[in-house]
Amino acid sequence: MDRRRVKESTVMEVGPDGVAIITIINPPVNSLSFDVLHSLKESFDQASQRDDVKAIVVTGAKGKFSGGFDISAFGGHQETKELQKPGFLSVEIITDTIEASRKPTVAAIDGLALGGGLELAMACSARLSTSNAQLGLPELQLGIIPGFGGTQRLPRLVGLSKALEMMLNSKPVKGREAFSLGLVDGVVSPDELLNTARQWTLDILNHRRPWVVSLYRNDKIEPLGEAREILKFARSRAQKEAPNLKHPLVCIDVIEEGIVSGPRAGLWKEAEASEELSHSDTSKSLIHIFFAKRGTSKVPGVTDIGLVPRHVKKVAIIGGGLMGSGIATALILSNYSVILKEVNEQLLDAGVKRIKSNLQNRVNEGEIAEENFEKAVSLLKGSLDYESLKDVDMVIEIGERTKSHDRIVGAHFFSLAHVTPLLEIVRTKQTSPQVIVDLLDISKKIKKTPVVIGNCTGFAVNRMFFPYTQAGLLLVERGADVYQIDEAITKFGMPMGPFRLADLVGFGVAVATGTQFIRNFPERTYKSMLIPLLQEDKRTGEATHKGFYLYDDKRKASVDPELKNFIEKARSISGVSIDPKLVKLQETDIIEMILFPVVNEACRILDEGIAVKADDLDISAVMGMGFPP
Ligand SMILES: C[C@H](O)CC(=O)SCCNC(=O)CCNC(=O)[C@H](O)C(C)(C)COP(=O)(O)OP(=O)(O)OC[C@H]1O[C@@H](n2cnc3c(N)ncnc32)[C@H](O)[C@@H]1OP(=O)(O)O
Repeated sequence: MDRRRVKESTVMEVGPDGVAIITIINPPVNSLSFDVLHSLKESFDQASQRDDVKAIVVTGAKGKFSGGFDISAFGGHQETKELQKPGFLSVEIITDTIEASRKPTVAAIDGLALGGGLELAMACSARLSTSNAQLGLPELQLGIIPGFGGTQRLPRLVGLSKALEMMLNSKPVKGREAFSLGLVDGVVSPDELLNTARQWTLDILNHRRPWVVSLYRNDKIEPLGEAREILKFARSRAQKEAPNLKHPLVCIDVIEEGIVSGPRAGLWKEAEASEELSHSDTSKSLIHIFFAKRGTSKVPGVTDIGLVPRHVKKVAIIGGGLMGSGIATALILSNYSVILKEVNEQLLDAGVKRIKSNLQNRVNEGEIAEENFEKAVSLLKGSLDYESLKDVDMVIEIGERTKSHDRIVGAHFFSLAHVTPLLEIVRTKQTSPQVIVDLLDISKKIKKTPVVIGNCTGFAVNRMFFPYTQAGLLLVERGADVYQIDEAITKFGMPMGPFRLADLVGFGVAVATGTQFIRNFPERTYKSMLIPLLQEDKRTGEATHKGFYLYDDKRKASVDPELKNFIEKARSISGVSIDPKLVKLQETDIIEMILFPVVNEACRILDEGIAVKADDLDISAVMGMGFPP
C-alpha cells in the first residue's frame, strides 16, 4: 500500500483497489482545526489529481469521525489571508473541493460526526455510520450557526422540520435514527465500516449506487408555501424560548435564504452570518462555558498528581428524605449498589417509594427504558441498622464523629438531586486528594458537573446568591417595586427573580439560611423584617399559595395588591424612607443593583481561596442557579 503523510493532521492511504482513505487525526475528538482543514484540502486535491485514485473514503482516527470545527480556534487570529476570506472554508473547501470532487466520496462515520464534522460528511456523495455514532449540528449551543453548509444541506437530506429541530435543539441523533431520516445511507458495524465504505464508493463509481450531491437535492424540502409556514412557526418558538438570543433567528433566516434563493445564495449568507456571530458576546460567553464546564474537574494539586480513582461499587445513604432518595436515584441509575438506611420501617418504605417514583417519572418521560427501572430497583436495599454498612465503599451523610477527617468530603447535591446537573464537592483542609478524585469520578459516572470548593457558609452557589434576595429587599424597602424587579431579572435571563424564587424555596428555609448569613457575614447582611412579617400572616410562599405573589391551584403566580401593606410596615420597622430615585428604576439599573452584589460575593469566594478558579463559579451560577450562560 502506498502511504503518504499529508502534513500532520490528515493521512491518505491509497489501496490497490484505487480507493484513497483520508483519515482525520487530531485527538481527542478529531476536531477540524485550520491545519486539519488545510491538510484535508491538500489530500483531496492530491486524490483528485492522482490517476491511481478512483474513489475516496473520509474517516476519523480511533473510532471518531470528527467533533467539528476546533472550538478553541474561534475568535482567535487566523494565520493566513486566505483563511480570512469569507466562504473560504465552506465554499472553497467543503463545497468546491470536496462536494465537487469528480471522484465519488463516502464518509465512514464511527463515534461522532458533530458540527463541522457532520457538515463535511454531508458534502460527501454518501454516508455510512455505525449504530452508536452520534450525528448532529450542535453549533447553536455555542452561540453560532452551522458554518460549513449545514444550514443548507441538512434540510435537503432530512426535510425542513427535522433539520430545524436538530439545529435549534442542538440535539444529535444516533446512527439508526440518522438512517431512518435519510441522513446516512447505511448502518454498519465498526469492524465492517471501512471495507463497506470502500466498496460503496466503488459501487457509486460503477453506477450501482446513486451519487448524490446533497446541496442540490430538492426532494425532501417542502414546497415554498409550506416551508415558509414551518419557518414562521420555528421563529415564533425560538423567540418564545430564548427571547434574548439572536442567533437562532439568524439560523432560520439563513435556512430560508437557501430555500428561497437557492443553496448557493444560502451558503454565502451562512458564511457572512457565521463570521459575524463568531465575534458576538453570546458566542464568546457560550464558548467560555463550554471549556469552563470541562475544566471544573481539573483541580490543581488533586487531579494532576497521578491519583487513580478507587473503584466505588457500594454506597450507603443515611436518610431517605427528599435529598437522600434523589441521591439514591442518581446512583442506582448509574449502576451503583445503594443501601438506604432509615430509622424505622415507615420512613424506609417512604424513602423506597420516593425512589421508585423518581424512576417511574424517568420511564414516563422516555429517559430510561422500562427494563432499566427493574435493574435500578434491584440495586437498592433498605436497612434499619448500621451492620449492613460494613462493606460499603462510601457513605453519604455521617462523619462528624469519625476520627479520620481525611476521609470526609462534602457532597452537596441540589434539589432535585437526581435531576439538577451540579454537584458541589466540598473539601476541608484535612480532606485527602484521593477522596476528591474518587468523588470526581463518581460525579462523572452519575452525569453531574462537579465543582470542587472549600468549606464556607452556603458553599459556592448559595453563598454567591444570598445577596440576590438581600439586594431585592433593600431596594423594595426604599421604594422599588417587587414585581418590576422580578420582571427585569427574568428578562435578563434568570429563571426567576429574587421574590418569585423566595416564594418557591419557602420562607421557612429563607429565614433559616438568612440566620446563618447574619451570623457569618453580619457586616453585609440586610436585616429586613418583610419576610418575617409575611410569615406572621401565615404566608410562607408558594406552598401556602401566598408569599410575595398569590398562587392558584396550578401554581400560577399573580400580583398581590395587599403586599404593599407589609412593605410599609417593614419600612417603618427599618426606619428607612422611600428614595424617589428607586421608585422608577430603569431595567438596567435593577439588573446591576441585584446582580453586582452577587458578583462581589463571587469575588470574595475567589479571594478567600474557597473556589480554585473563577470559571468554577461561572459554572456554579449557570448550573446551580440557572444564570443565563
Ligand atoms: C463551522 C462549524 O459549523 C462550527 C463547528 O463545528 S463548532 C463545533 C461543533 N461541535 C460541537 O459543538 C461538539 C462539542 N463537543 C462535544 O459536544 C463533546 O466534547 C463530545 C461529544 C465531542 C465529546 O464528549 P466527551 O467524550 O464527554 O468528552 P469531552 O470532555 O466533552 O471532550 C474531550 C476533550 O475534547 C475537547 N473538545 C471536544 N470537542 C471539541 C471541539 N469541537 N473543538 C476543540 N476541542 C474539543 C474538549 O474540550 C475536551 O478537552 P479536554 O480533555 O482538554 O478537557
